[in-house]
Amino acid sequence: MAALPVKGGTKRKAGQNTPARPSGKAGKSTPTKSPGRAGGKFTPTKSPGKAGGKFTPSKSPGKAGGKFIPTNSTGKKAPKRVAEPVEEFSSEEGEEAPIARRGNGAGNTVEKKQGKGLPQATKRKQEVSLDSDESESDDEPEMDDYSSDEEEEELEGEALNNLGTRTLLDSDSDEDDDEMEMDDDPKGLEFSDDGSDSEEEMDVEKKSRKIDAQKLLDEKDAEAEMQLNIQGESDEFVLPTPEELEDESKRPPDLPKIQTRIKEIVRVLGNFKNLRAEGADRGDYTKQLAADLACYYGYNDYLMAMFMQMFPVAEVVEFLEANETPRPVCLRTNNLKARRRELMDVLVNRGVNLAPLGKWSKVGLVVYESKVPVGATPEYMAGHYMLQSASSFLPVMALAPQEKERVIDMAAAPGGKTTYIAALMRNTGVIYANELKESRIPSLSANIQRMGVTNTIICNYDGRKLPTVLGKNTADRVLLDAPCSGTGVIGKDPSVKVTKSGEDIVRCAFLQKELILAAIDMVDAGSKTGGYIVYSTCSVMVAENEAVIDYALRKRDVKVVSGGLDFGRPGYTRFREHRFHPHVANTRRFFPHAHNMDGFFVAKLKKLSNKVKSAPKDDDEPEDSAVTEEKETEDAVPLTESEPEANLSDRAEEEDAAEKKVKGSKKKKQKIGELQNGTASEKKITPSKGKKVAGAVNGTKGEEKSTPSKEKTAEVRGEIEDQSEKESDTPTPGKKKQLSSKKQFKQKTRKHKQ
Ligand SMILES: C[S@@+](CC[C@H](N)C(=O)[O-])C[C@H]1O[C@@H](n2cnc3c(N)ncnc32)[C@H](O)[C@@H]1O
Repeated sequence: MAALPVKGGTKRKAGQNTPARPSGKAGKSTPTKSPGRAGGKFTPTKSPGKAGGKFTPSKSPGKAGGKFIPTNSTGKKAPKRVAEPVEEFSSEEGEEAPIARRGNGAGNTVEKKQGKGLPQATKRKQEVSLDSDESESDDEPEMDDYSSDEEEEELEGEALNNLGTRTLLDSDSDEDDDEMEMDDDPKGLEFSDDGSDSEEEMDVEKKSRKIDAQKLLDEKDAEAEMQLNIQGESDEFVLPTPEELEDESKRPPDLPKIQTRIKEIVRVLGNFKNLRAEGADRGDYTKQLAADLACYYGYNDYLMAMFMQMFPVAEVVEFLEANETPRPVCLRTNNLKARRRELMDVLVNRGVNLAPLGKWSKVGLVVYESKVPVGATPEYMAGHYMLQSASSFLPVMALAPQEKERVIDMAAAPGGKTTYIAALMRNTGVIYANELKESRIPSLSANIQRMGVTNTIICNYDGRKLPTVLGKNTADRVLLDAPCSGTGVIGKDPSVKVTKSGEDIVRCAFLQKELILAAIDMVDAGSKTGGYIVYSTCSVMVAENEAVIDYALRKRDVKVVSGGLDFGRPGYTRFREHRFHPHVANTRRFFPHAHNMDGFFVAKLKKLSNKVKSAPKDDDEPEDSAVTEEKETEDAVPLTESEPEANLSDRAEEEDAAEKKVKGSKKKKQKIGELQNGTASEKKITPSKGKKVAGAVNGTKGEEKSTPSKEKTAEVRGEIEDQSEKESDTPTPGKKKQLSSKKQFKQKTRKHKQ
């Protein structure tokens, strides 16, 4: 990249700006630590050119016209010992990010720093001063003490830096203030003993002069600041030359310098017409910005490039900043065993500082701090609540399962959503909670038991195969909380920043496309109460979300309907070269920086008919097993059919498990349909006998609802047995198919990479 010529004005070299808030480690490189944290977090505070000392990286679309609700919805003071809700959501699109409010000194289960991003931090600071007047009572929790000392210091440091040249003026005016105070002394205004009028007049005149002087100072002060701003706006930032970059690359990253450059580039891009250097194009700046952000926050180049394409530049910084902290700890009241109000009281008495999650949930609670581990209270053990991130509520709310329905949770472990579904169904009907990984079954089973769920059957299958196990067109609703790249939960698992490659995303998407077709195939379009599929991921990647839904729309007779979630952003209908079906806009996206919850995607589909569409297949799309099945045979598609080469985060293990399953098919046969919860013992069903279990399932469904699915379930039972036999008896054709399929996939991946 060529050095950019200077267009008049002061030449300021990259990195020469004083960082708005120099970190304690300024100048020191700490390449081993996550750069996002080393050298102080990046709070893109005051750009030298911005008035008021605040850095407002440009208006993010998500915030336009939104409202900021800093405290609880009623605007009232929170009840004693209970902090105010962490967030409120506006039903408007593009609302202002709700600000998390924390209790003081979070306990071990409660995150300490959330929403460190500048806008939040700044607003929190404002809240502190407002709230501190309110919370006077000693035994009330200090709800406003949500900034750690370090944060407070940082903010103060920031404020000091922002004052810049004003400091001198301020010190003058401070003195003046002192004098004024003396003058303001009421005693000074009292009549003196001699009570002369002229003295009194002099006093008034003196006071008036002081006021004038103060006014003058204020004006000067404002003028100076304005000049500073004008100068800042016209200052030209110069991108580093290739030589400078080369030089930089030989040394450990200079984080304060990179931080400054990020701010500068964001500033230039925010006012490109006026601030661009002559001859420089947007691409030069964005390229440097991507490199700097990747270095500063510690991401691989692929992810950073994706994020840069998803958000406007200023918003990328907000998103990355939000990823630096985990979201608030939340819990869901288990209405099968407890009521929220009572649970709150009990937990408050145990020293848990918590509050209702928001108007949108009747069962959620957010924990600010706790003196006890919230995952080990007697109430937790007794199944009165589930520890669950706020975003995890959403897919189940969208699914809206009804009593007595037949529901399938295709990827269920550890059961957060299964147990919520069961609660909404009041333990009626039947839920099939499926999980591929055998190692995750115990946690699923334990949660189901702890929560008192008695309508659930645990299965251990590859979800892609479930239609052949549970039957096609037999379920009222299916939840597919798909395995994904986890790019929405970087705050929880920062390793994602470097471990997820483009190839991983392609693999995830490939599997997700197979799974969603299986999910749709299991739903009965003719269901009287349902006919819905909910697809969700904790990924923010378009390839794993909108592209999967678009694929489903092309392959099956479904439409995207509203999930009834009145917040969140609409899914992308255009992304890079992609143009998705307009209905994809009905899907919902949730972001850490915008909604203070994990990055999440939720789509609700309504199955219109049980038809399979014969849409052409794209290169990076899996074979439609239903089509293959129809063409080739009536039998189930082998497990490995069209399977992408294993290598998702968990894929190696999953495949091992799948292989073990094939080998140990006898053992597996026994396990099929095994009831691993209260239902088994209550109904006196021998858990190890697949037939009996399936019979019981059939009975459950049949008793409550007489639909064709009754017979289908019986067929399914047969399929369960047949299938397990097929797996063990005929491995060779499957293997052959697997090999050719793997080969195909490798070719596709290569092509995609190119
Ligand atoms: C996002 S997690 C599910 C979380 C769960 N729904 C909850 O709320 O607790 C995805 C799960 O899918 C499982 N999984 C991965 N591949 C699968 C497949 N092919 N079929 C079914 N489950 C699979 C993973 O082991 C993981 O437990």
